[in-house]
Amino acid sequence: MRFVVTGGGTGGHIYPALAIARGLQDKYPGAEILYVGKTGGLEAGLAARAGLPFQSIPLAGLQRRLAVRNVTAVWQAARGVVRARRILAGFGPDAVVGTGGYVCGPVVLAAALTGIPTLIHEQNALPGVTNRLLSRFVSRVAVTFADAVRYFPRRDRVVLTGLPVRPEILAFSREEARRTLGLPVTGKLVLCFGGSQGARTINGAMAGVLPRFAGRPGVCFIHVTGPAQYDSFMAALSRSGLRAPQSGNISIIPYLYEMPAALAAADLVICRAGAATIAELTVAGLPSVLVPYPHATGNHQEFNARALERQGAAIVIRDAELSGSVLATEVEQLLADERRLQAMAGASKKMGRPGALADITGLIDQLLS
Ligand SMILES: CC(=O)N[C@H]1[C@@H](OP(=O)(O)OP(=O)(O)OC[C@H]2O[C@@H](n3ccc(=O)[nH]c3=O)[C@H](O)[C@@H]2O)O[C@H](CO)[C@@H](O)[C@@H]1O
Repeated sequence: MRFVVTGGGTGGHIYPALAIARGLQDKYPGAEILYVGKTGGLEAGLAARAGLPFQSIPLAGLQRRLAVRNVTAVWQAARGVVRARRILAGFGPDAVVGTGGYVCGPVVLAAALTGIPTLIHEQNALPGVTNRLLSRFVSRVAVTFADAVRYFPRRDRVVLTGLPVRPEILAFSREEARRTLGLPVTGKLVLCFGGSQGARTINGAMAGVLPRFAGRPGVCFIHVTGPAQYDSFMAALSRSGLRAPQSGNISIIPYLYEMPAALAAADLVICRAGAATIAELTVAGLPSVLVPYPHATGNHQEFNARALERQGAAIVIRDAELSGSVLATEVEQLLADERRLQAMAGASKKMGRPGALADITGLIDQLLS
C-alpha cells in the first residue's frame, strides 16, 4: 500500500498528519508513506524526524484581506497543483490524506481530480479555509467536533472521528502518574499551561492566583509558564512573596515534558483551547477552565472552547476578561464543589474520542475497497 499525507504550517496541522501516518503503518505493515509539505515549512523537519520521505511544493500563504500578494499566491497554488500531480503520478498512492494548511490544497485537489481516494481531517470547531474549499472535492471529511459539521456543504461525506492524540496520554493510572511526578496520592492537583509557547495573560493571572493557594493543605499546583516567559514570571511572582520554583504545594516549570502523566494526575486544568490540548483533555476526562487564544485564525480557539462549555465540560473565560481575582474565584468555587467537578469530568470524558486514530484509518480503509 502507498499513501501520501500532507498538512503544514503549524504543529497543529502537522502532528495529526504524522499520527495518521503512524496509524497507517501499523494497519498496513510495509506500507510506503510520502509526506508532501510546503518548501521551507516546519513539516520538512518533523517528517524527517518521524522517518518519512518528504517532497515539497513551493507556495505562498493567502492573505485574509485583498492584497497584491494574493495574485502571486493564487498563481503559485495553480503551479502547486501541477507540481502535486507530478509527485502523485510518480509515487502512485492508493489514497491521499490532508490535515489542513495551505499546502494541503494543491495536493488533495490534484489527487481528487485524478480520481485518487482522498480524506481530509479538520482539527478545529471552526474549520480552516483550505479544508472548507477542499471538502467539495474529497471522498471523506473527518472532523474533531460535531460543531464543525455544519460548515461543510456535503454533510453526507463528513464523519465525526475526533483528533488522534499521542498514545502515551492514556498510558498512566492516576496513582502511577502521581508517583512519577513525585506528588501526594491524595488531594487535588490543578494543572495550568498555555499552548506549547505558554500564554502571557494566563501567566499574569496565575501570578495572582498562586500566592492565594500557597501552603494550603489538600491542593497542589503545577504551573507551566512557557520557556520564554519563565524568568519574567518568576520575577513577577517574587514580588508577591513566592520565590522558589518548588515551594510546598506549588511547582513552576518552563515546559512540561511529562504532559501525559500530568494529565492523568490532574483534577482540574487551566489552559488555552488549541485542538490538540482539547482532544487530550477530553480523552483524559478532565474538567477545565479554558482561556481561548484570541488571535488564532478566525478566533477558532473560542469555537473549540465553547463546544466544551456547551456540553458542561469546561468553563470559558475570555482572554480580555481574565485576571488573577476572576481566575482565583473560579478555581476556589470549583475545588469546593466536588459534584460539579465530577459532572464536568463526566461531560469531558463523553466528548473524548480515544478511538479517533482507528476511526480515521478505518475510513481510509473503506475508501480503498
Ligand atoms: C496559537 C494557535 O493558533 N494554535 C493553534 C495550533 O495549536 P498548537 O499545536 O500550537 O497547540 P495545541 O493546543 O493544539 O497543542 C499543544 C500541544 O503541546 C503540548 N504541550 C503544551 C505545553 C507543555 O508544556 N507541554 C506540552 O506537551 C500539549 O499537550 C498539546 O499536545 O493548531 C491547532 C490545530 O489547528 C489549533 O487548534 C490551535 O489554535
